[in-house]
Amino acid sequence: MTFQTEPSHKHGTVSRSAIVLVNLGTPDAPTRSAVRRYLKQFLSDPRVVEIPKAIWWFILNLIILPFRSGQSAKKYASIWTEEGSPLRTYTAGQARQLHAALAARGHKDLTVAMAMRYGSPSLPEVLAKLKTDGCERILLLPAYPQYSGTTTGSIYDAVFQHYGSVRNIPELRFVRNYHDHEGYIRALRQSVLNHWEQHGRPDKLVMSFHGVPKRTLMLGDPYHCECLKTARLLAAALKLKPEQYVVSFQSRFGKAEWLQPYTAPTVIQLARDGVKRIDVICPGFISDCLETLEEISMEVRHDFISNGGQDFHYIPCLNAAPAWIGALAEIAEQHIIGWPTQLAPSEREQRKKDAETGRTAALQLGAAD
Ligand SMILES: C=CC1=C(C)c2cc3[nH]c(cc4nc(cc5[nH]c(cc1n2)c(C)c5CCC(=O)O)C(CCC(=O)O)=C4C)c(C)c3C=C
Ligand SMILES: [Fe+2]
Ligand SMILES: [Fe+2]
Repeated sequence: MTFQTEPSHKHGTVSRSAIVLVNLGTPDAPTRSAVRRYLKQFLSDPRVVEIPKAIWWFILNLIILPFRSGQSAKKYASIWTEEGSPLRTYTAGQARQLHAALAARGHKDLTVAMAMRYGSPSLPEVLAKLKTDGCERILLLPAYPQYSGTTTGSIYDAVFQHYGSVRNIPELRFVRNYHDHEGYIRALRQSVLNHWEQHGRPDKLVMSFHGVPKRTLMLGDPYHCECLKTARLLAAALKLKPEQYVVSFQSRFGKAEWLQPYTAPTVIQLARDGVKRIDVICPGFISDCLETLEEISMEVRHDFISNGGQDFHYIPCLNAAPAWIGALAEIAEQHIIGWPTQLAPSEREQRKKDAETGRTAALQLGAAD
């Protein structure tokens, strides 16, 4: 094992603190080849698919990738915008707004970047850039309110792997979850109430979370439990009676049993039972993406209406909602306690000189400071 040679230390260099908002990732384009590249990296992660490596290699390369890449590319094409993938656009916006919100709270010299676990900008490239910019304290903030080994755990893996060859490792902190954070629940409540103020109330609110294999729950993954707690807290904040809402799990992949009840059959049953209007919210996603804009707002909407439902409303993710950006800032602030986030005037002067002489490049990734 060899460890990288560090750049020579410059006395008087100002050390910085940084936050990295990390989301799942998304293809670079809605094309078969870009989707294939993305799916290959994503689905080769042993945290995501827990099947013995050799067996999975054959299934993935000979069955899944050849068939799914084209199908998924069509779905991505249906939600793609001029700026690109909604997931990446919303995550970049959140990083910029988080930076501004923290600056307004007095953390004027904090770097905020975004990174993707799969695809770009990749975690290793973002972490390497932060080193170049003199960041000696880094908070990793996953875009997942509920912890799962398949998502949050995998971000931890990628971070540990990156620093496995680094000699001078920065101070690292991780946000593990915020499924029951007051600010997150408050932002969800606000988003639902705003929708209801404009469009009236539904007969039933469906809270749909991304699923995981049921086996992971049996093996001790806390994700299911954290989803149910989020749902319970949101229902309480909205003063909903048990018969006014239902919790379900979407995006099942493969033949194995996943967390139940599944969203599509639940919605179909509601329509067949005579429920006229449902509103669907996806509290586990903080930004709209393929799973919400296509699977819920197109496919599940079609399932409900074609089975006798009359009115289907999709309540968008928190995205750039001011209450959510405020909550994100609160969550971040609670984890950077004790870190210097505001430079002394002399240090700021030094940094300005460094930038002028090109010694430290301005951060280009996701959000600049
Ligand atoms: C194969 C197993 C999968 C597990 C386990 C899984 C867990 C999981 N995923 C998210 C969040 C997102 N997933 C997204 C897309 C997506 N997910 C899977 C598979 C698993 N996810 C696939 C194959 C895909 C790609 C699309 C497709 O081909 O169907 C996305 C959207 C990405 C985007 O580009 O918009 C998100 C977000 C969570 C939170 C989670 C476990 C808790
Ligand atoms: Fe997924
Ligand atoms: Fe899906």
